[in-house]
Amino acid sequence: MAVYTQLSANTLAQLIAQYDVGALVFAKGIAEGISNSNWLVETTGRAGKSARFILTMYERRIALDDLPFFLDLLDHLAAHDCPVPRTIHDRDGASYRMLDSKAVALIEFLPGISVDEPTPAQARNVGAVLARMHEAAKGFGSTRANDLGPEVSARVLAECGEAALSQINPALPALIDHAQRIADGWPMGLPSSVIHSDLFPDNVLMLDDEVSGLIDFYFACTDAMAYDLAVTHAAWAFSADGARYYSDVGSALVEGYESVRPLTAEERSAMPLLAQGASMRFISSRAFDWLDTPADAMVTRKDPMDFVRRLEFYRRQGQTAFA
Ligand SMILES: Nc1ncnc2c1ncn2[C@@H]1O[C@H](COP(=O)(O)OP(=O)(O)O)[C@@H](O)[C@H]1O
Ligand SMILES: N[C@@H](CCOP(=O)(O)O)C(=O)O
Repeated sequence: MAVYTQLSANTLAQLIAQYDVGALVFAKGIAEGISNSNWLVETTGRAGKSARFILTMYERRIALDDLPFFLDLLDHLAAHDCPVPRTIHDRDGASYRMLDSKAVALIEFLPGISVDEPTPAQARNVGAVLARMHEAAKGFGSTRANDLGPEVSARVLAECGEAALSQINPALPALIDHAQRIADGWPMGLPSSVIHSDLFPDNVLMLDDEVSGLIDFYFACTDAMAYDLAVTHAAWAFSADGARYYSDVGSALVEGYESVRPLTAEERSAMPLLAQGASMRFISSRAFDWLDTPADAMVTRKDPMDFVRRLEFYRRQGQTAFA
């Protein structure tokens, strides 16, 4: 579920009235998502034609200071022909507003659905759009440090502690040292831009094989572009539990990326380690969330072992995973 806050019809209507988008027709809570409350909003629109939007209330995890970075990034990328939703600014020009003590933003609604089992054709297009996004983001004026880099993964796992990790799965404590080794060998100085860093299939909207929207930029940061490709590879080219690698999907993703932005030799040789770091990033956040979420909570906990299997795959396969 992902509507943590109930808003009355009156409150919603008053909020929508702060934007030049017509009057509220309906607002429906969206079940998908974990971090924020989201509503699909329909209004009477401006030229007698109804219009749809996503209203997001930022509930947790997102620092208010980071919101201008995320919301301005959407506008920058949309203005550079990337399929991302624009931020709707209110009548005073603000990209977000405060409702009680929480920030809310109105975002353009994009059509499309998220695929559960991506095909190679879909992966190729996602790769190409990711590379276009990286190129377009080079001109974005702001930067944001990656606060979930390899050192942080290692620290988060260490802070979870061996005893707690072994309660999730006995294989996890051994990863504390492995995470630190990845961090120690992390390649520095790779070409960077603003990256999405969480481009899972549920953050991509598709119409048939075409990408109609990249959404959920709330982990976006300035970091190595090849790392973003590694995250996307780990997210797209495996069965959900990480037990099966789909080489046709993985190859198509990288081919699509390189059709727009070829990797440098240095980036290519770094891919196996970047993919291990990407796997570790989701192992550590999932392990932390697992221990932080009561077993009877309404949010479904994500299993860190899904990414332990990916990590083992990348360690075993090395460069051949990206051949
Ligand atoms: N701009 C958009 N256009 C269409 N649907 C969207 C848009 N933004 C979000 N959604 C829908 O809302 C759901 C949750 O959004 P998301 O940003 O992923 O939430 P969370 O950050 O809580 O994970 C998505 O799975 C998608 O169905
Ligand atoms: N993609 C991450 C979870 C991030 O949550 P999101 O709902 O904000 O996309 C994972 O699979 O662990």
